[in-house]
Amino acid sequence: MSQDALLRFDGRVAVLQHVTEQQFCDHVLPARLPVVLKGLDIGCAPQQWTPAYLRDLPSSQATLVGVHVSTEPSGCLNFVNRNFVFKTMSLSELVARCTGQKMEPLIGNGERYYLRSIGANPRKEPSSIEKSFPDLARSLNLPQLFPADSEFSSVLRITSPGVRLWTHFDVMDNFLVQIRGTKRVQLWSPDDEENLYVQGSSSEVMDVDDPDLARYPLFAKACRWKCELQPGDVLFIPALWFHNVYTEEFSVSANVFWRQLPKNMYDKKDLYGNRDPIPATEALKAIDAAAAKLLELPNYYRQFYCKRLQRQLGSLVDAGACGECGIE
Ligand SMILES: O=C(O)CCC(=O)C(=O)O
Ligand SMILES: [Fe+2]
Repeated sequence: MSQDALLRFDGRVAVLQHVTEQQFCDHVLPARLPVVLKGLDIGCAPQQWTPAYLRDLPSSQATLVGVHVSTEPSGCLNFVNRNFVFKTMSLSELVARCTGQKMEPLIGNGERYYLRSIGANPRKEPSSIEKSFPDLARSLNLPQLFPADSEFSSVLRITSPGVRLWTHFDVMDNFLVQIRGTKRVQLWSPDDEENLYVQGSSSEVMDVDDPDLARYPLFAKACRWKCELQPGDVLFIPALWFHNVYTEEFSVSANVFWRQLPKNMYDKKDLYGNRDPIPATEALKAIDAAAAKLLELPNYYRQFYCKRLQRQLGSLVDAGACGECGIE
C-alpha cells in the first residue's frame, strides 16, 4: 500500500479493503488522512439491528437515553445556537420515533431526533457501549486496529432521517462505524481551521452545502473531502479533522475514540473527546497573556514585537503541511 495513494487529493476520501492492523499502523495512521475501511469484521450488527429488533429488544425498553430533539426545518443541529433540547426516553421509544411511528410530539411538529450516547455516570465517565448497551455490544465488534489500552470511549449514535450534525472536530483519533442506513460525511483538514470560522470545537458555518459566503467568505477556500458510508463501512477520522455528517434515512452508527497522545496530555474532565490537549490549552492561555502584555506598549512598539512573536510561532509550523488543493 502506498502512502502516495492516500495523499493524492481529489475531493474523495480514499477507500481501502481488508486493512490489517499492521497496514493501518504503518501506512494509514502516519498519513493523518481520513480513509474509508471496507471489509472489516464488525460483527453481525448490520444484519441484526433492524428497527424492529432494536425497538423490541427487552433491554431497549428498560434503557433510558438522553436525546437531542429539534424542530429545525433544515435538520441542521447547531451547537453554536443550540437549536435542540435534551429529552430522556427509552431506546425503544427513540427507535420508534426515528422510524416514523406516530407518537405525541415532545416539543412540536416536525421533530427530529439524535442520540449520542454518554457515560453510565455521565458526569464522571465517557460513553461505553459495552457498559450501557451490553446486549447490543455482543453483536458489534469495534475495529481493534489500535492498542487496546489507548481506547477512550465508544459511542452509540442513532439518528432520524434528515438530520445534519454540525461541523466540528474532536481531539482523539476515531473510527466511525456505520451499522444501518447511509451517511454522507464531509471533512476538512486541520489546515483549513482558519477558513472554517471555528468557535470552540465547532464551525459557525451551518449550511455547508449552501454556505452564506457573504458572511463567511473564507469558507470558499476550504478544501472539502467527501465520502458515503454504507452499513459495514468504517471511516477513520484523524484527530482535529473537521467533519459534518448528514443522514438521509434512519441511521445507526457507533464510533470509538482512542488516544494518540500520552494519557496525561488530555484534559481529565474531557468526557467527549473534544477538549484541547493540556499543552495546547496552556499555550493558548499564554498567548492571551502575551497579547495583554503587548497591549501595554504603544502601537509603534507593539507592531514590532507582534511580528517577532508571529514569526516565532510561524517557524513551528511545518511549511510542507498545508498547500493549495485547487478544489472548491
Ligand atoms: O455520525 C455522526 O452523527 C457524527 C459522528 C461524529 O461526530 C464522530 O464520530 O465524531
Ligand atoms: Fe465528531
